Amino acid sequence: MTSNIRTKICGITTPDALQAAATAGASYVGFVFFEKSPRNIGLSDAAALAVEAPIGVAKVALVVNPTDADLDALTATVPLDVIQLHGSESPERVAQVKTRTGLPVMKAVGVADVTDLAAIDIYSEVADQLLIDAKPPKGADLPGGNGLAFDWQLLAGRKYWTKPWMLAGGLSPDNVAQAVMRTGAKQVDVSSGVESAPGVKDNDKIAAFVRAAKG
Ligand SMILES: O=C(O)c1ccccc1NCC(=O)[C@H](O)[C@H](O)COP(=O)(O)O
Repeated sequence: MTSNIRTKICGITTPDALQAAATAGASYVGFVFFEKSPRNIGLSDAAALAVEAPIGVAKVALVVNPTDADLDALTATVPLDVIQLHGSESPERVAQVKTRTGLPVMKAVGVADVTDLAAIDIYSEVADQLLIDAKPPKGADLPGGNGLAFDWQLLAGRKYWTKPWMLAGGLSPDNVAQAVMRTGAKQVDVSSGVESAPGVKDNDKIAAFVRAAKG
């Protein structure tokens, strides 16, 4: 029997990986718009992929501290379902992005220790969803997608969530079932854990991840 855990495969750059994610049963696919990322994708390539995504697979645009002009270009070009903010956007900026794009916003909250958990309550007031991810190491090039996990015990005792949330950070086919059990997550996100090299998605790992998350 499978559970209804929803999965997001982030950093999709090819039709092949998009197909693999959809066939495996992923609920979301993520496109990364961040130049330094090995998963960066241009607007027109993302638009071409997004129109191929089956109904029922939500298309998420991951952006980092976007300007209004960035958002306007993005939403004018790519058919999207969700904006994921993965930078240092303030709660006020999250609200502005929602209004400007007319799309639901998922705000990433980086967690390294207990002091980071206060941000969950703050962003729950304005975001439609939260992505609880590992905080990047100091000086890292990427604010996410680093294959690092945080201490899941930090979430284990949390009973009340006022918004839907997704667990991310260092997940893989080997540890996702354990992560779901320990945190109670109903949604999980992965990027480097389903790659054969930075930015190169592996179809077998995508299938194994979705299977393990639901299993
Ligand atoms: O994945 C990237 O390259 C990236 C670049 C800039 C900001 C965020 C990025 N990824 C964020 C994600 O949504 C990842 O899926 C999440 O951080 C988990 O990544 P991983 O630990 O590699 O599974």
